[in-house]
Amino acid sequence: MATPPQQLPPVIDMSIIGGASGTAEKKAMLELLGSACREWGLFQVVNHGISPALLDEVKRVSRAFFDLPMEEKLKYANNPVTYEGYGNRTGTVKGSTLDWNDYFYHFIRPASATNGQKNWPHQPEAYRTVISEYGEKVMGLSKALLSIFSEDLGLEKKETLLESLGGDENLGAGYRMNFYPKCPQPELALGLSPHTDPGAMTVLLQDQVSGLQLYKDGVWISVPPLQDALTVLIADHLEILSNGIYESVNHRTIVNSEKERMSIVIFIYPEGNKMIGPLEEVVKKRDCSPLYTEMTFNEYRKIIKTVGLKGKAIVTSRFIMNS
Ligand SMILES: O=C(O)CCC(=O)C(=O)O
Ligand SMILES: [Fe+2]
Repeated sequence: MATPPQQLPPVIDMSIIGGASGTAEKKAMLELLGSACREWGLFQVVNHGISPALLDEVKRVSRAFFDLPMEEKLKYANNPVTYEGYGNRTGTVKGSTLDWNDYFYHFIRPASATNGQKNWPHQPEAYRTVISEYGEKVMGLSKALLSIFSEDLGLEKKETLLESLGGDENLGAGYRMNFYPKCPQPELALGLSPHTDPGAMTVLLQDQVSGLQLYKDGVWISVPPLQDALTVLIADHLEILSNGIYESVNHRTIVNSEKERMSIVIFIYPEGNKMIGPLEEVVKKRDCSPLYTEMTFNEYRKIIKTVGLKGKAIVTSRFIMNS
């Protein structure tokens, strides 16, 4: 018996969503986006308004960092308190599987966290201008998505989600570039172990080598790289704010022996000290009880540190779920 073709996560065309209101085409696209958040926790976005030339530059300046000699890269060794800097998960022993991943992480927002971009790579020269410009564009896209999500969740004001995350001024963002070298025995390793992302959502730029997988209905499904598309992942704090109507996506990456792979990730975070829990409006409207405990994002990050990368373990843990 032939196996049925594997279903793929939805592709959202932002130019249709930004087009004339009231058209059947726009309505269908908004419905597809809502169902992507509920059923997949992940979708790809095309015609998002960020030029292919800028995406190429982002990949180029990010890749250039990993090509620096090791002694240069080690000058940026990861700070265990802020998590900023260059790090390496390759060889991190945790049970039987190794993570095969080099990364660089730094904040891009808010200004108070970036400290004048002190912890950003100094090379290549164009890094700061390119990543600042890209960061702003991704924030624009993310804010547009947050207002669409607010409407999809039936909230009265389309600003509600953004405000609940701390508002435009205080919304945070982290930039992570992942580099996965070729792996001689890929069956013994993963790029990144299964996990959900912290924050509201993640905007991911993949290169043309596949490796990202999401977990759905008991199977791992590959998210194919699409030229010039961005991949959006629903993260834990949208699951919490929506009281589980949206689900953060459990995902991992795999590696291969033929090609190295790179991905560029922007995590959209709530303001660190703001209490985040299920939105009262959602709970009331659906006449249900809040499923998640209220806590600040800073507290949440401490839990991540103790639990590590373990699928949906954090958002469904005794720390977070009301029982
Ligand atoms: O490399 C990828 O495609 C995903 C990376 C990821 O999940 C992460 O950095 O949190
Ligand atoms: Fe992730």
